[in-house]
Amino acid sequence: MSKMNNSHSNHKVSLVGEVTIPGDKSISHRAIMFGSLATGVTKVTNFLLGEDCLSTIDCFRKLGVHIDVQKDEVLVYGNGIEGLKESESVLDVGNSGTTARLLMGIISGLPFHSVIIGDESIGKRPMKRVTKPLKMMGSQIDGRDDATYTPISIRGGQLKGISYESPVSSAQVKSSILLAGLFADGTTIVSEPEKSRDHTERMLKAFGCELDVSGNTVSITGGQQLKATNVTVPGDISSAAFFLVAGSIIPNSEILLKNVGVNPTRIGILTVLDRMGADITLENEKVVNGEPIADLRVKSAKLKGTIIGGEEIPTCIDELPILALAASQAEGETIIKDAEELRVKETDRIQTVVTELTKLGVSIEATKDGMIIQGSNKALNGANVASHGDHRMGMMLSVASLLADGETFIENTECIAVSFPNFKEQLQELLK
Ligand SMILES: O=C(O)C1=C[C@@H](OP(=O)(O)O)[C@@H](O)[C@H](O)C1
Ligand SMILES: C=C(OP(=O)(O)O)C(=O)O
Repeated sequence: MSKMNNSHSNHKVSLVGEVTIPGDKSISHRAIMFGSLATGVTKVTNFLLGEDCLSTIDCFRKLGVHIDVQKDEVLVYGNGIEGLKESESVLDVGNSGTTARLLMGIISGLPFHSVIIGDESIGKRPMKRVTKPLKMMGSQIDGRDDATYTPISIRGGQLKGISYESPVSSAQVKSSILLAGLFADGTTIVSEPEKSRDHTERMLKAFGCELDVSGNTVSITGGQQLKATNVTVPGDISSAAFFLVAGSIIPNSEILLKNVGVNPTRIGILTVLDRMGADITLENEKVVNGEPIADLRVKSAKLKGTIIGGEEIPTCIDELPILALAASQAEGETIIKDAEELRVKETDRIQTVVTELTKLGVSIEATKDGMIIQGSNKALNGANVASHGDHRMGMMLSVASLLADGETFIENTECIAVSFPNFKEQLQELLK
């Protein structure tokens, strides 16, 4: 039980200071994966030393790649695709859906047998969204419920390119198929209903690959070699989101977030908060390794409700839990729709967000594909709440506890280490 004890009975806390946001989880995963496929030494700076990305390192070490984790950088000694060898043990992705799905694409192209397992949460998350197209390409895959759930076994080998229309807007699905396409004969084309994050497309180009991107469709031709490069990982905007919302809804606050990635496919949190009336400014904008970066300055502001849906959803899919908290403090109603993907994240985030915010006194109801939140200026009431082992729930509830009268106890905040190991310390340091 982790105690975020808000002893200020009328919660007169404010948040003031500067936060160093840890490296982007999506980009950190890809730097290890692509460096493992490349020829030469890839140097990764500002790598996210969170549990999910450490799972990726562990899996590729088991596949024979030498990876050296130093204090300020990670070195990946790639020997090209031929450098990957059959693992003597199962590949454990821990809590990481990104590791699981992108790894399946890569090992589908490798001429040996692999078994992928994960934690209890991963064991409930749908993998058929990648195993189905990968089998269409020629990968021999089996697993629970017809390769829907882990443990999943894959014997990779001769793949042929396919043209695939994904039924979901998912960068994990898109990336898995494109990565298998690297090994396939011919060209592989992937399209999706709405554009999802494009870190794979950007980074494969940085590793010397050619891709064709046209709207929501990406194509790649097999047989290309990756060349090692240096990757500087920007701060993770999905982690910054907790401070963007906290700085907006907690009175008399001002927080500066340094070197945060502001990739256009990831900035839904900024466009939504701006629409709600937040006071957020971008400073020192630049582009590093093909990824836009900026300092973000957030100040307290009175928010108003909004509607979040359609093509905006993939650009803020991981930020919807903390946006639900923001909505609880806004004036008027907020509707989140077209977000059924929330039901297959680390938890069913529609159910867990509604359950836990209701305990804190928020007027919120679940819908099939989202939620409806009635904003209020009434303080939240302290309660015993739970993260359900979901890192983004743990961080959202930690911010919520600062707004609640009385004490709030959060069951299991250890899971926050999946993406933001020093989150609690960073939040506590801002408390004034
Ligand atoms: O590609 C990635 O790195 C990710 C994509 C998203 O999942 P989907 O693309 O499956 O929605 C996101 O939820 C996840 O945190 C990371
Ligand atoms: C869903 C997430 O990650 P993953 O799918 O990699 O587990 C997340 O970080 O919120």
